[in-house]
Amino acid sequence: MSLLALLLVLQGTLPVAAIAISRRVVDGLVEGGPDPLLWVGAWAGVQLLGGLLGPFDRMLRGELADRFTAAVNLRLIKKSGELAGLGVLEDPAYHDDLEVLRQGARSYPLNLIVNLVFLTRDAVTLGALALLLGAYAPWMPLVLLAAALPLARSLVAQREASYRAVVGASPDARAMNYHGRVALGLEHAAEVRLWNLTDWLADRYRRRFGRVFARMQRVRREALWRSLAPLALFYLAAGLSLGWTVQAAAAGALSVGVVVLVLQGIARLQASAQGAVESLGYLFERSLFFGHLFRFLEAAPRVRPPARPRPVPERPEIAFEDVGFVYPGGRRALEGVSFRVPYGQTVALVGENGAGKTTLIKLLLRFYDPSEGRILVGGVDLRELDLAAWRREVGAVFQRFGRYAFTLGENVGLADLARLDDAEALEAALRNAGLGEVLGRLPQGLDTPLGRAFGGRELSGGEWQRLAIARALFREAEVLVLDEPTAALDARAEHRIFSDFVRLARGRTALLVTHRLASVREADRILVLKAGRLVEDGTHDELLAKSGEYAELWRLQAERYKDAGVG
Ligand SMILES: Nc1ncnc2c1ncn2[C@@H]1O[C@H](COP(=O)(O)OP(=O)(O)OP(=O)(O)O)[C@@H](O)[C@H]1O
Repeated sequence: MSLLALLLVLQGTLPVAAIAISRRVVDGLVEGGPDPLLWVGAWAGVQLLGGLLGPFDRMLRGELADRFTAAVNLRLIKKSGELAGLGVLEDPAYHDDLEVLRQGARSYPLNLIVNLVFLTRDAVTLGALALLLGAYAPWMPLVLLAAALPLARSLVAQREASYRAVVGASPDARAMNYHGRVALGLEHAAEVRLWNLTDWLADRYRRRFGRVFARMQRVRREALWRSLAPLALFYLAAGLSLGWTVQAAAAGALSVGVVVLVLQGIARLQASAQGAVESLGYLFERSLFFGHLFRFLEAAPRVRPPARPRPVPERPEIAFEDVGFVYPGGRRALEGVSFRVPYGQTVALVGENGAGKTTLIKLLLRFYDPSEGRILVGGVDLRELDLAAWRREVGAVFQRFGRYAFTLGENVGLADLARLDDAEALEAALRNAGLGEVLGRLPQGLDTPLGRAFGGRELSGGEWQRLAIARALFREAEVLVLDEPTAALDARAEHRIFSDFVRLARGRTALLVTHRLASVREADRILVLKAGRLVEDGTHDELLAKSGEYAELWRLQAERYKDAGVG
């Protein structure tokens, strides 16, 4: 830092020294003082030194900016990790903010440093010039700098308007980028081709771009008009200063060298003042960005950690007491749900699409807090539990499970990072999830990179799903949660995995969400949800005997299997 400061002072004063020397060269020629060539040598030396400082300055600035950018990104990652719930993440405003901040993080910290450097350098030059010019006419630097003030004001106002425009255009900009990703990404490549979506996506991209562009264009044009009058004022002051100097020289009060000095000095002052004002404008814009960033980093999470977290009771019973939930958007997903699951039970959750099964799981993991009622774990309200400790007790496969472009071993070991290198345990989890054969087939075993993102091995849909199951099993947790763990598996694999599960889950609590009722029979107990309410609760045989919702679902599936000649 101190090296950079020294560089800035040198870079700020050297051009002024060159101007002062050029006066000596001219006066030496005109008035016949000491050998003007000596002064020319001094002038060249100063210019060379200034030129040599450039590469140093660029290197130091680059290093500083890299570190700063990484620091901002790491703060954003950390903040995202601190948001224990999903509510904020599912809020579009959060993504608008994040988009602005992430885009900004790539360039703003770097620009902040560049602008600070330029501003400091220009300020040093301006100070030195003011002293130099002030020696001949004290009023001159004052008039010139005062004339630069309206220019500074208009530039700062422009920067503010342009930043507000960027933030305001964020939803459209995000939608624009989304269309770009759909058109170009691997995830949607097959459907984009089959449905012939390229032109349609491009058109929607273009329309959103048009809106974003129009907003920015308005701001840029306004900025252009507003800067004309301040610019004219500044040049008027420069013209007056030079006119006065030429007249004083004509009257013999100043030497020709001083005229050259003032001429160069004004040109330099104008460049430095304009540079300083531009930097100031940008710095103001950056400060808005950082204000935005800090507000974002300080925003309170919706799922708040308890003031005095309570430890997780061992082998806890799970109880829902009159639990209701409305999503932040206003959609009610659960209402008056009550049930108890003693420790060690295997419970299946069934119900039609949208009945609220996944929502119930999200509440159990405290990704959201219930809108009404409470969830008890071993008799303690979930909101009072040490959340990290509770989540450590749960192994889960989500409907939207992750396919990580890491190695096979890492894909499993993520669930318990402390045992990431425990090859034996990783292999056991893979075998339990039915991936023993895949493990044997992959060339580097556990160290085989997976996923296409970095050129790793690709797995089939069912294999990825088993990998998610292996991950959940690897965490030796007291509670296993499986949300549609077998949707991508064939019937035989599904049956085997389910039986294995029930076996592996013995001695711990398991909650299974599935639409395949044939597998559900193996559960100790079945909860049936319908439109957010718990409508039935019992064993397979009890619920069949009831001839209610479950019996109806069962009959429909049995018919389908019969029609298909299965079962
Ligand atoms: N993040 C969300 N924001 C708003 N509403 C949501 C959200 N997630 C789900 N919902 C709504 O809540 C209701 C319950 O959804 P949930 O995912 O719990 O159903 P499900 O029983 O798991 O369905 P499926 O069998 O299709 O997976 C649905 O009507 C759904 O539209």
